[in-house]
Amino acid sequence: MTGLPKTYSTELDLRITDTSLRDGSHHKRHQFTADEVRGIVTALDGAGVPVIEVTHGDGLGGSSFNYGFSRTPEQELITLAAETARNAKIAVLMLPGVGVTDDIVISRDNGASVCRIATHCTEADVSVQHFGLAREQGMETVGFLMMAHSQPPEVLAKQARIMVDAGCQCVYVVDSAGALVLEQVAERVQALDAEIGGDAQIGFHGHENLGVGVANSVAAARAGAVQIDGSARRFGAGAGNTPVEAFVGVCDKLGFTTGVDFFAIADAAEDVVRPAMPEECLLDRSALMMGYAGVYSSFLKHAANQAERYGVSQAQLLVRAGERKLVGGQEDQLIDIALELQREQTK
Ligand SMILES: CC[C@H](O)CC(=O)C(=O)O
Ligand SMILES: [Mn+2]
Repeated sequence: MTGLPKTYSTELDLRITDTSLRDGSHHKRHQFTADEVRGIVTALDGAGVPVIEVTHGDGLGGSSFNYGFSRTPEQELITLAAETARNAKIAVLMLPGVGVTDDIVISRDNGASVCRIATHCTEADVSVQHFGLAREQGMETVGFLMMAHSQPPEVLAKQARIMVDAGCQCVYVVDSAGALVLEQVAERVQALDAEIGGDAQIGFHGHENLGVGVANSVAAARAGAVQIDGSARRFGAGAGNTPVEAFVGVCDKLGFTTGVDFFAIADAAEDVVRPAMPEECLLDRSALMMGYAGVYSSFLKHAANQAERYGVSQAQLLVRAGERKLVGGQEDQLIDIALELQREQTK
């Protein structure tokens, strides 16, 4: 730790999961190399990050025409990450239907010990067999309720209960669109706490599309979340994730213990993670539209492709995706919207 004075004291200890090597895969269009993964895992692990997620951006099995092919097979990267990390656990993410149950077993065999199962936040029932299997395999389990802005706290709480009853040990409020703001995060975490607290932990995964990832993560922690995601240098979909190095600095000042060294994570973000990024994750007009209209952050690059292909505005395309309330898996509807915008332009 840094020895910096703590201005606020709390009982809470937070466990940080760095998602650069999974959520960042969207921004990198899934082109990670083995050397990049080795370097990033070494740096994050050396800084004391306790959990590092490594998977295709769309989860196990995501490498496809639909989502984009990985440059390096994800199981090679998972194996390499597990061999490289001295202390950190390696986590994998899977979306039932994108990946299959065998992918969980293979990941475990390759050294992953945390299995994170993600569903749209009204569809937790599709994760039941996956939690059961992951627990049978001796893995720690985490559930992701994605697009959590789109449902009220009580709906999320019921969905969290389904995951916990299936064997999930920590349910995350996942702000996939970066659309939640402060109290909206706290209300959701509190609702989960009322439903599953005592049986499971609660986590928060933020995106920076409205620039409040760190503040939202603090709100989540204050409301009772004990697992928090972030990505070094914000390396993630949309405007990126909660910047883990800034969050660690804020935690030091607020007195939340994370076990991550602020100076080492600042160096890792700047010297190791940034060089692996194609460009900074920008809080630009398109990212803002995603946060404002509530669009899945991983749609950003797909929207960029379709906007370019059909000569329409990426920002408008994203706003309409929000109006249609698209969920993950409906990326092809971006083509439909692009054609709609094109027709309107030529009238
Ligand atoms: C495609 C999976 C998605 O990126 C998971 C996630 O990180 C989120 O919903 O924010
Ligand atoms: Mn995300």
